[in-house]
Amino acid sequence: MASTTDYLITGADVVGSGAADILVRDGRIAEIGTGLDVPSGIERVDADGLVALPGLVDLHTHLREPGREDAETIRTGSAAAAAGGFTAVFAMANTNPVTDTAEAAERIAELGERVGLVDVHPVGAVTKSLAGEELAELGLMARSRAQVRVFSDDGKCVHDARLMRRALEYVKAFDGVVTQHAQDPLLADGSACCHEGEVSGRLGLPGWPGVAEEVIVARDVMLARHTGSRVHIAHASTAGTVEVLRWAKSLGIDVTAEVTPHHLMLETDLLAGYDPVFKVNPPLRPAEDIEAVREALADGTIDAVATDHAPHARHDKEHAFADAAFGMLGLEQALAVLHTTMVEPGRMTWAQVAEATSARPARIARLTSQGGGLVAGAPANITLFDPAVTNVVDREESKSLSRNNPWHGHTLKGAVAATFLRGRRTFANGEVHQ
Ligand SMILES: NC(=O)N[C@@H](CC(=O)O)C(=O)O
Ligand SMILES: [Zn+2]
Ligand SMILES: [Zn+2]
Repeated sequence: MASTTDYLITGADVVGSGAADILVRDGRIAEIGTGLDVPSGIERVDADGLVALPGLVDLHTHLREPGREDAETIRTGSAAAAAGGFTAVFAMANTNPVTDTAEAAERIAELGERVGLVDVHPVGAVTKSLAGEELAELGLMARSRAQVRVFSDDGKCVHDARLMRRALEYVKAFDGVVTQHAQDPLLADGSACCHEGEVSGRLGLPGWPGVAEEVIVARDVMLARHTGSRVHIAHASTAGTVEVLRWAKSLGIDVTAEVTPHHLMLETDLLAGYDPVFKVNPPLRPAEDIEAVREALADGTIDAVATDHAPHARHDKEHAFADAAFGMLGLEQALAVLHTTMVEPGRMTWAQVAEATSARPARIARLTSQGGGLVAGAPANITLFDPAVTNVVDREESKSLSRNNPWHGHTLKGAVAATFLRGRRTFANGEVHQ
């Protein structure tokens, strides 16, 4: 365990107040202001030129434990999260065994607690074994010590409309939310691996049309309206999805959505070299879609940024493109990507970034322990970001066990300088502090 030192963080641009200093005592923000005194016995953290954000909350992380500890463990995934400025992550249910029981959910929460680098909240499966046939123990998971509120078959779409309707009805009882991996399995089957369009034709890769996502989003917002329940759209990736979300929200339908760092920045064209690192579900999209999701994030139509951090072992990724596993890393570069694509070009303020990465994801998950922002009295979950450095990403520097990092060799502006979880410094100077 890291020590419970008290800190005075000085000279930062503190999101929300614009003030300079944050006094951290006993795990809480004791005071925010300018020119605060350094009480004795307190470590001073010089944050001159850094931005102070509330700890990031990731609604969509794959930690792979149990079952694929060769790709990631709760420990290594938590380390990558801390290095990325996260203080809470939601661990997707597509592990082996699947998180579809109260015991499985409690076990993940416990392992996360034991590591202690980030709060690990299990996502519960919607259907048993993600098989799409019968509902999992949603109520038992909700009432368990893990207090599951987010349910998803992510990796698979809940394709049966009747099951989706029942899941939405069920989670209403405890104010839960169903996160949908929107992929109509007939319009985009398991072999579909490249955005359907000019590039898929040229490369001879099976196409994954945007409409396979959009029809499910359209259906599910109608089911949310019908049931009066909450649906959340995972990894929204197309302009058509944005149109549906905008329309549904204008009607007051309780729908929220997330976008990944990769769908904010990386284009379909990257597939031209057939490098499987760029193989992901949903696929990388063309420039028009990227522009649409950027605009939607900036105007709040897309509520949150979520990483869909999806580590894969080399022997699952290093295949011909068509045979490689879907998914890419995301935790460690998420904030730098947001800075590069949205903040630097003047499309989002840091306050908006804090909404999209902390306050809104916490609200969507009904997480009350985080997401409250940087205010006196709140738990000291703080991320310090240095916007001035320019980084060429090196996948070998990752805290993740896996190396399927799509940003490898890319130049990103800015880097996480330090992360504090309830006043404990979990990451600083490139090192994770257990
Ligand atoms: N995104 C991916 O391409 N893969 C994810 C599953 C998912 O998020 O759909 C994985 O578990 O590897
Ligand atoms: Zn998914
Ligand atoms: Zn996922």
